[in-house]
Order: sequence, then structure tokens, then C-alpha cells
Amino acid sequence: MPSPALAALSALPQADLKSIFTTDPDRLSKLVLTQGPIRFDWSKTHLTDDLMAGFLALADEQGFARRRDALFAGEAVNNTEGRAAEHPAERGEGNPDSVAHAKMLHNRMRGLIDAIEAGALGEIRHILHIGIGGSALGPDLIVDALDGDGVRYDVAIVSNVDGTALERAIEGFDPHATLIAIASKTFTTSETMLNAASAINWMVEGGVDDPYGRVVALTAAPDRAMEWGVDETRILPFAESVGGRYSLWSSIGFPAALALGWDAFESLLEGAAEMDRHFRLSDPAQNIPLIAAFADQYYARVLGCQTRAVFAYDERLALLPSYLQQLEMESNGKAVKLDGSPVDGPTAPITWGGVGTDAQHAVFQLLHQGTIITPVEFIASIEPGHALDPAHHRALLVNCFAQGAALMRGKDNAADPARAYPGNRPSTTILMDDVTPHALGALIAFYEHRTFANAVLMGINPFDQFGVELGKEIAKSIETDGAVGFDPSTMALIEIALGAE
Ligand SMILES: O=P(O)(O)OC[C@H]1O[C@](O)(CO)[C@@H](O)[C@@H]1O
Repeated sequence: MPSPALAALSALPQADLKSIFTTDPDRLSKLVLTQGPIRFDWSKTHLTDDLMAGFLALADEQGFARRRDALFAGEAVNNTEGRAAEHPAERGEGNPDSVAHAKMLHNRMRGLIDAIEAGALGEIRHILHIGIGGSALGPDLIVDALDGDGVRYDVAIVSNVDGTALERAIEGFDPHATLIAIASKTFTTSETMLNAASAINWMVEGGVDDPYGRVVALTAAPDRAMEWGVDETRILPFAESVGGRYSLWSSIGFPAALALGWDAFESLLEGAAEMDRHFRLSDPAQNIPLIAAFADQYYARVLGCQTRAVFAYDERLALLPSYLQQLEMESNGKAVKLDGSPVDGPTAPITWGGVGTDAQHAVFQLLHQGTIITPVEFIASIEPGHALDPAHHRALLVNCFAQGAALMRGKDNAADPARAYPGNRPSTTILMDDVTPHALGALIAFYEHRTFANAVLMGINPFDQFGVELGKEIAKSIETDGAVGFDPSTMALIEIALGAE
């Protein structure tokens, strides 16, 4: 049964963006909100006063305030696994006991970083971080965004089990000056364990006497890390209640904290904490992650848009779309509601994207003239990330703003329809003052809370991910039993490529 509030929303007429600033001249004051160093602009979306009122009613109907309080109180909001979701505690926000525990673990991480910097593990010039999914995407995004010229260490983040990834990562690394960070919440993920074993072999082959002596484990399963061979003093634990895709704030962020320095890592946490406080304390009508979720819900569930595109008009944020793919799709690509009943409509759309201006010359044709409507999100920074001619940054921003205007405005051409642009296509623009640790922390926390707000509006649990298990089980059974008991297509593939057992 669709929710009454959503049904009422769906009955509202759709605004025309081409004339929306004429019919609603105050849009900027209503739909542009600034939080710290980031300005969020929904004025080029179809959100109207009526829709906002309808979505506020939906939020109320779905118990938004109660579920938000439960999240921050450290209640078991991940109901299918009976666990809390305590990533805000890593930033100092939430249940006081969890905050104190996270602080203690951060101090432990800081102590190890200080020791490494003081030379306790010998000379370290390279950091080889091995992890996958949430144990790689977050650190990769932060290091790539903020490390600029990588002055402190060369950092390589390896996730794929394809040996080519590891081989390429260690190509320029000296095994005698490399620190291996094994990042795995469970310390069982097969790709990570295989890559970790191969990295140790590489060190041994490179003549390192005690390769385990330069391994650091980042995990919520310290006992398994110890069994694997990591010394207890180099295990940096984090709480089981921190989900993998929400874990960059914990010891999973170790390569960022080491490479960028502790002050930068703290500033990232503080930026996120400011967004936490905004999300926790703001009235729903002014709540930035919630308003973002209103627009998301309108496009995905009311208009049936199956995808959402994110374009970073800043090379520093080139990895943001990949990071968001896991955050949004693994969290909200679900088929059942909190009570186990089937969902009553689409859940998360497919998140995809890239960087501007590259994407303009590759995929924007479809966005402007294709028949599939895709809500677009632009992310840009007022300050550039480089010291070259300011003309570069000016051109980047000009292009970003032009795309949003073109999508909205369109262009008639009755005489030559192939050259006409329908317009009325929505976009959101997120404009950062600069890509600093503080602003990036706030931006990522915004996305986390927006994902949670979407889940609340749909009545689903964003914190489990059982959808990834079946493929893992089948891979394991192929590893152990080979081509047995599968369909003819799968058996033939196994036999041809892996050989008959
Ligand atoms: O940190 P781990 O336990 O190695 O898991 C890695 C990733 O694998 C997943 O469980 C999906 O298979 C993600 O949720 C997680 O981020």
C-alpha cells in the first residue's frame, strides 16, 4: 500500500522549470541553503511550495524526527542486524559512551601515527592501503581530494582482486620503505585477504626480513587480524556499529590521517560534525539533507527516474561519484521495508556520473536531448585546486553553470527539431568555498544523512547489505567444488576458463 502522503504528493501537478522563476520569483530565498562552507541550490529542481509541504507531511508520516533521534542516540536502527549505526559518534556526535569509545580509538590511531612519523617502523615513504568497498572508497576519495601533490607519502589504495591492480600499485614502491595497511571491517573479505597475502610475498621477495612488522590492521575484528599475523600494537580497531560504507571517519581513515596529517583529519571530522549538528537540530523545512532527499524522492518515486547523475566540476572530487555509488546504492537499493513487507515503489535510483567538463563531451547529449529524464547534481568549488592560469578555473565554473541553465531553459527550434532542446530538466548545484578537509567532511556527512533521510522517507533500513551475499556464496562454492550444480552456461564458463575439476 503506497503511503497516503506519497499518494497525495504524486497527485500534485508538475511545475515547468522553464517558467518557474516567473511563477515563483522567491525560489532562491526558499531553495538555496548554506551550511558552513557549502551552498546547496535546489532552485532548478521541480520542488515547489506544495511539494515541500507534501514532503514535510511524508517525513512526519514516516516518523523522521523519531528515526533521526534514534540514529543519534545509538539505538539499533539497523534492525535486521540488531545494530546501531554510529558513524556520527566517530565525529563526536551521538551516544556519549560511543563518542568516548571512538575518541579513545582515535587517540590510539594518533599514537601509532606519531610513532610511525618518529621512525618506529623504519623509513616509510609509501603507504599501500588494501581494502575494498567501504574500506577503500572513502580513504581513496579523501586522499585523492586533499593530498594534492602527495608530499608526505605516496599512497596507493588497492581494492580489486585482479592482480593487475596490486602490481600497478607497487610498481614504483620500495618494499623496504612501504607500510601496508590492511583495511577490513570483518577481516574476512576474500579479495582483501588475497591482496594482503600477495603484498606480504612482495615484501619477502624484496628482501624485507620482517614484513609483518610493517603491517597495520584497520578492523572491527582485532582477533582475526591477530590470528592473521598482525601484532596487537599495530591493530587499530573500530566499533562494530560503524558500517563499512560509513567508516572513513574511523581507523579506516588511517592512510588519510597519516598522509594528510592529524590536523587535517580532525578538521575533516569537525566538518562532518557540523553537518551532523545541522541535520540533528534543524527544523525539517530548513534541513539540508532532508530537502535533498525530498528532491531525490520526487524524481525516483513520483516521476520514476531510474538514475541520478553526479558531476564533479573539480578534479579533486573525481572519485566522489564512485564513493556515492556505494553509499547510495548499497544503502538504499532494497526490496523490503523495515517490517519485512515489500516496498511499494522504486527505491534507490542508479547513481552514476563523472567529472566536468569531460562528461560534457561524452554523456551530456543524452541529458539534454535523450528521452530519459535524469536529475543531475553539479558539485563545484569557488577556489581552484591548482596554481595555473585562473582562466582554467573560470572556464570550469562557467561550463558548470551553463549546463545547469541549459538543462533548465532548453531551446525551441521548430524548423530544425534535431537542434531543439526540450529543457525543463532538473539540476542541483552544490558550491563549496574550497575543497578543504573541513568542507569535504561536511559534504560527505551531508551525503550520508541524505541517504538516511531517503531511507526514512521510504521506510527502509539503509544499514544492511544482504544483497551482496549470494554472489559471494556462489563464488565460494565454485572455488571449493568447481563446475558442479550450476546451469549449463555457468558450468561451461567455469570449464573453459578455469579448467574442469
Ligand atoms: O571491510 P570489509 O569487511 O572487508 O568489507 C568490505 C565491503 O564489503 C561489503 O560488505 C560488501 O560486500 C561492503 O559493505 C563493505 O564495505
